Amino acid sequence: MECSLEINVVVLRMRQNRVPLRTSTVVSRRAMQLASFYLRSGSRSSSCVWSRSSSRAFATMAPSSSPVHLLFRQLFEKESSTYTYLLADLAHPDKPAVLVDPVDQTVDRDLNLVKQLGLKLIYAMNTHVHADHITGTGLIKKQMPNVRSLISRASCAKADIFVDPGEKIHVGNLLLEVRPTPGHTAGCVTYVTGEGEGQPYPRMAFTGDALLIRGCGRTDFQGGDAHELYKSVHTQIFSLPRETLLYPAHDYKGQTVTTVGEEILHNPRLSKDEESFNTIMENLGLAYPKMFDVAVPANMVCGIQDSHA
Ligand SMILES: N[C@@H](CCC(=O)N[C@@H](CSS)C(=O)NCC(=O)O)C(=O)O
Repeated sequence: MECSLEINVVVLRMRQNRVPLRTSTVVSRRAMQLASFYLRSGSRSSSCVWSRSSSRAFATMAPSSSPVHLLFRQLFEKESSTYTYLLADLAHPDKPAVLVDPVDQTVDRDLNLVKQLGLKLIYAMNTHVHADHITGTGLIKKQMPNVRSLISRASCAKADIFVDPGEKIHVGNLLLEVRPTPGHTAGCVTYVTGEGEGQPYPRMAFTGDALLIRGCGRTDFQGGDAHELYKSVHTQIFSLPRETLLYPAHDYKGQTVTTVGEEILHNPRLSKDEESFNTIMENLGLAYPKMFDVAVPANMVCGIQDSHA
């Protein structure tokens, strides 16, 4: 049985920066965990209702303090060589899930998977306004009206939820931190899984087109800026632990994943100094994406050009 008095004592001692004396029993370790959770989460966690006097509080705290049981799928759309990512927390009773960078062509496949796995899709989210394909967000919302679209405020696109740098998106107990990574487009963000106890290890970063495996997003349209991209990747992505897994929105060579450590050493563009990087970016000579004129206006309204974005 968990003892609320003991947890309160531990909270108090932690607040005073004093390590609890008794940590040898199971009850005490649990008290330590719950106390740490309480102190970490403060009043920000909507699913945590802390009551000092009632042991019922533990029933409401338990789901929030349990470690994430991550379900992760990397899904591919071959016309635009786009990766869509499905993430869910299976430890949470609702099995909440998100799709990152869904593509209109593969919405049926992705939603079937969500249904088969018994997940509750809560967000259809984008790393940026894509220029080479139409996002699946609008179609997903048509089929599942409770799903909410999410994109960065800086993208200036339409969506239900706008996120800002430093915000944390909660998917059950899985956290996705929003890191600003402009440069490919002005509103690009990278979503990074949470740090520390209960969160997946190694951390995972969904880099959109800011960082591609041994490459990076082009910087010649949509507010693109090579100086900014260099700064974004170096400060927001290369500053993550070296073992962090990096998952881009595209790959054109059949690669699936990389790490911060690998890219710092081997990225042929971003491992160079900034001046060399700018020269490389000015001379990429890439053709405009075939879908550009259709995709950008559609994606500014999250994939459907009406009021249901
Ligand atoms: N050929 C494709 C577009 C290829 C392309 O331009 N990819 C973009 C990301 S999608 S806007 C990019 O940044 N590429 C960087 C690179 O080095 O390849 C099409 O016509 O759709």
